Amino acid sequence: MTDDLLQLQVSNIETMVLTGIYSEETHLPQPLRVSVTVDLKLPTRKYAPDTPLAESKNYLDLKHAVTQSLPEGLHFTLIEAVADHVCAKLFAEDERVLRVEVTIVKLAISEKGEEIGIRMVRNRA
Ligand SMILES: Nc1nc2c(c(=O)[nH]1)N=C([C@H](O)[C@@H](O)CO)CN2
Repeated sequence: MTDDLLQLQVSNIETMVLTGIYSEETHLPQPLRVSVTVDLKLPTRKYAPDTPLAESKNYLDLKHAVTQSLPEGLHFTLIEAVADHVCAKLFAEDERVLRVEVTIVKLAISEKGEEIGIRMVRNRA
């Protein structure tokens, strides 16, 4: 039998990040579309109407891990490093975070409905 699980999700956060391999990408931030899913350890008791937020995790923490935790001015060669930074932030701030999934679409190179990017899944070590 699989364990019960709570997944928190924030999709399609658009944010500007200094990232890219090529020289023209090293000076100006570019738009990324980032989605984050966190698997959270569930408390043993069920959620009741008056259960406080402390019994879960604020889903806005996921958004802030993307929009507020990336050091301004730091250049990430690969978007994989952006994803790993988001994963590390979410694992560090809450012991209950068991798994983080980050999807990144690089908007500047996506055309005609393409979505070019990565999906990273990290489990707590
Ligand atoms: N797996 C990856 N492949 C590529 C990346 C990346 O970050 N991860 N980046 C680039 C370039 O920066 C490209 O997006 C510029 O057009 C190419 N491949």
